[in-house]
Amino acid sequence: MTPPTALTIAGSDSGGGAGIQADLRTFFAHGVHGLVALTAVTVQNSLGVQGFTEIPADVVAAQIKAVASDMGVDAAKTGMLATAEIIRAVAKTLDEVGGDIPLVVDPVAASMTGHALLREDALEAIRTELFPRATLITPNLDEVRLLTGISVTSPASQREAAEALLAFGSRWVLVKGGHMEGSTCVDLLTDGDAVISLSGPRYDTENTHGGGDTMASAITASLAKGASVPDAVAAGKKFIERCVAESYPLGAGVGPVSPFWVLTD
Ligand SMILES: Nc1ncnc2c1ncn2[C@@H]1O[C@H](COP(=O)(O)OP(=O)(O)O)[C@@H](O)[C@H]1O
Ligand SMILES: Cc1ncc(COP(=O)(O)OP(=O)(O)O)c(N)n1
Repeated sequence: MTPPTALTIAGSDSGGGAGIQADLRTFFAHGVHGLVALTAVTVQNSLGVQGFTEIPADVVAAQIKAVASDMGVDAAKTGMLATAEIIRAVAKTLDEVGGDIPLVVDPVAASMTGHALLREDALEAIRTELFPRATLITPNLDEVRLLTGISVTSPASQREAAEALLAFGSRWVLVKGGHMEGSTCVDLLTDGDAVISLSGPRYDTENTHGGGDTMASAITASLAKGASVPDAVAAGKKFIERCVAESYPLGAGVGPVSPFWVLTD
């Protein structure tokens, strides 16, 4: 039987823990066929990002058109988009191939080691071109601060930030709380009416490379299978928790989260 399809529009991580590599292994773990529109080739390892080269915007658009016109896309996800030109091309092309495809926008601005993955003028393009088209946006706390100016330090400021982000036009917002203090990790999901707090244990590990990508692609995979946004996010939270719990050291720096548990579960 043909499985559902999910498209990742994102960069390549030579270390294999984040970017399209994380997305494809997460799609596989969910029984979803992964499609790719590559936006950039990064040079990175466990110690950080040494640089990147972006793919021409027309080639990014052509990849999306090629797979959408032939194979169909049940849900899509954006990760590293690198430049405002690529962001504009992605927004236009997604409109052309079907504006009703569920779209998860992970507004990746920098790696967890602090290296920029987005040219300077591009954050505004994500906000104006992609957020209004998004079913769900999934910023972490650094991205929340860049997008809204709000520093999230408490459940109240997490809620305030979620409301500020909703004003940019996405249907749902997930403010991830992995970088807050405390023994639990609390993510907040809202569409302005429902406000859903997703809480789970905080695992004691430094090896969380690719966590944001893995969570967003797990949500995208569930959307591709027809789940509602709250159900897809709840399932994504369970999935990423287990991936963090079973993360492993690799290289001298930060190791990746791991979806390998699905092979033996
Ligand atoms: N140490 C941890 N233990 C359990 N869950 C975590 C841990 N760190 C992050 N998470 C979860 O992983 C997901 C990604 O979160 P976060 O780290 O905030 O985003 P990003 O990886 O984009 O920086 C969220 O669901 C968060 O709650
Ligand atoms: C190609 C590429 N895309 C995204 C990232 C971000 O990954 P990471 O630094 O691990 O941050 P989160 O996945 O935790 O948001 C990357 N490094 N490379």
